[in-house]
Amino acid sequence: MTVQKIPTFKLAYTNYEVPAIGFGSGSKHRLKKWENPETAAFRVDQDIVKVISDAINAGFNHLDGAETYTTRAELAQAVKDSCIPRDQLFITDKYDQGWANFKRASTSPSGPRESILKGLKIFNMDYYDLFLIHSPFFDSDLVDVTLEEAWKQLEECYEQGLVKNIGVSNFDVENLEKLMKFAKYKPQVNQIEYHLYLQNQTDGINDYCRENNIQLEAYCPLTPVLENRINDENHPLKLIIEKLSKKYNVEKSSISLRWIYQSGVIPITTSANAERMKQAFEIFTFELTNEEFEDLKKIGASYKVRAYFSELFEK
Ligand SMILES: NC(=O)C1=CN([C@@H]2O[C@H](COP(=O)(O)OP(=O)(O)OC[C@H]3O[C@@H](n4cnc5c(N)ncnc54)[C@H](OP(=O)(O)O)[C@@H]3O)[C@@H](O)[C@H]2O)C=CC1
Ligand SMILES: O=C1Nc2ccccc2C1=O
Repeated sequence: MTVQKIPTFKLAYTNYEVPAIGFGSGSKHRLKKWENPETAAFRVDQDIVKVISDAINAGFNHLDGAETYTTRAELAQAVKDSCIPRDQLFITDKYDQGWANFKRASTSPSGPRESILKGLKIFNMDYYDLFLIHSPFFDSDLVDVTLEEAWKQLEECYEQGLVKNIGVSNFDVENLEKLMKFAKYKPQVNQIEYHLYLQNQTDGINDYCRENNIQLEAYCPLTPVLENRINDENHPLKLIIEKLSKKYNVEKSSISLRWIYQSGVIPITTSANAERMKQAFEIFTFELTNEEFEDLKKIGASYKVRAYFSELFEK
């Protein structure tokens, strides 16, 4: 399988091209760093550097990071080791505004400007391709800025060229509407949990983002094929995913990723396994028919799995 060029999605206001699949340095890699919280912020984990280097060697040119993952140094090291020119990589980072769900204070309490300047220094680079506010949940016990102040700082960094695109993550319609009232620049991206078993992270979010030209990115894209996320071996998509993976001679994971890509959303996936990293690119070698796409959508909608922010979104 050879993918000559990774397809891209174009962002509406800046016309910037985003590679249509991204590699995440959070989730399992964050957990690995957080096994030892005292040292997480300054210890460089060479196993994680190797994982990210493997991902870059496999062909990933879109890398997803976040201040809260404490894996910036590992990402930076892998990017440096790759010797790939800066303009051939798409690097995303996110503002850590503290975590309301587990009461963890912000690591850049004065706002995204502090976070961006610290991050760019670690990466030894001049700009991020995309910088996101990690979630809409701002808590004055954990951070010194409000969402409005944080967005304004992000807009200033955008005007200064420190970030080429700005966006949000885990925003529902209500929070986006709130943001739109004071935003000088609209968010370009909303990164949310999205897959066949969670087709709307929150009510109406996909339609709202499409209508407002906000590109969606999908985290947890492999949920429908991960036994550790679905506690039911007879879940409704199991058979159709198996059938389609045989038909197209691809991994079951590729059916899950392809459906997301075909729905116009950018999957952000991850792995610590170099073979699986390469396999992810097979999503650009086949196309689901309209009927297959719609069947997956319909069957997927009959079942719900949410891995993140349940306590905040399922009130
Ligand atoms: N904005 C936000 O709030 C959030 C953002 N994210 C971002 O999204 C990224 C991806 O999230 P995540 O949920 O981990 O993504 P995925 O849904 O891609 O799940 C990754 C898991 O799937 C396994 N896996 C990978 N390929 C395969 C395969 N072919 N078959 C079976 N299992 C496979 C991996 O294990 P193995 O290593 O064994 O391959 C890994 O444990 C994060 O790293 C982070 O960057 C994540 C959560 C929240
Ligand atoms: O990868 C992630 N793991 C997380 C855990 C809690 C909140 C956000 C995230 C991520 O973005």
